[in-house]
Amino acid sequence: EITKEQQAFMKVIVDSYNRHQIPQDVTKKLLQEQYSAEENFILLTEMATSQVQVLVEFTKNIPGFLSLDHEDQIALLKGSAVEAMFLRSAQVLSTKMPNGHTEVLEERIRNSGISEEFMTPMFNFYKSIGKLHMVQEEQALLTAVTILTPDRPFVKDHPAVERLQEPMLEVLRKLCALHHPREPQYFARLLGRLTELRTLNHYHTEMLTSWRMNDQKFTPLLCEIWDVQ
Ligand SMILES: CC(C)c1onc(-c2c(Cl)cccc2Cl)c1COc1ccc(-c2ccc3c(C(=O)O)c[nH]c3c2)cc1
Repeated sequence: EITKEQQAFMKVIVDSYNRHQIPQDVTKKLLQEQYSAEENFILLTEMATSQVQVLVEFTKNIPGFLSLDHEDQIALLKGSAVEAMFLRSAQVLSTKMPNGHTEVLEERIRNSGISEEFMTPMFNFYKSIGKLHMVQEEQALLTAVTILTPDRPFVKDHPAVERLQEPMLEVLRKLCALHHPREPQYFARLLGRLTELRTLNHYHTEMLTSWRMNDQKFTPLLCEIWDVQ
């Protein structure tokens, strides 16, 4: 059912997804540093900064992305960074990482100055992603589909982005049928998570504002991608 060229197309994306991960020396700090809201925020900032760098490299390998208008490339990255990082952190939190990152990451997120009102929707999302038991190919494709969402703010050439997103949605649909044969609605549930991600964007904007109110500092890369400071 998945054609030869779709398989090759998918392999490029999945290999790039697996190749571009936060380096061990960064993630292992999650286990080492002591726990305080201050230290947790600093660590999470480092993780987010490193994750954005990883995201940019992954995105550059998505077939056709680099031939998009350059301003649209930036608009797509800025518009999807938070959602892609929710997907990535959801994967870490739901797959019981052997190195104990899961508990540690959750603990640090829960104690980093994020107000209670955002914890519920955030961790509901994490739970809903965990329940899907996505295979790695689905995670890679879903991240690529999220990045190539045409209706981000300031994207000029919508059709060009749609033309790149469509074949990825088609491969993702076939993957879902292949890996979850007894769940015909699995693909629809997966896309439903993308809708939930959009709502988390709004919560995240408020999280940034409350962090900034407490004079928390971000890195230049995060300031640039989130238009802060
Ligand atoms: C600026 C800071 C405070 C911030 O603001 N909003 C959010 C934020 C939050 Cl708190 C939740 C969701 C999305 C965002 Cl942007 C964050 C923190 O963002 C991240 C991003 C990514 C990881 C992350 C990635 C990979 C791995 C990994 C592996 O690959 O092995 C093991 N551990 C990982 C951890 C953690 C935190």
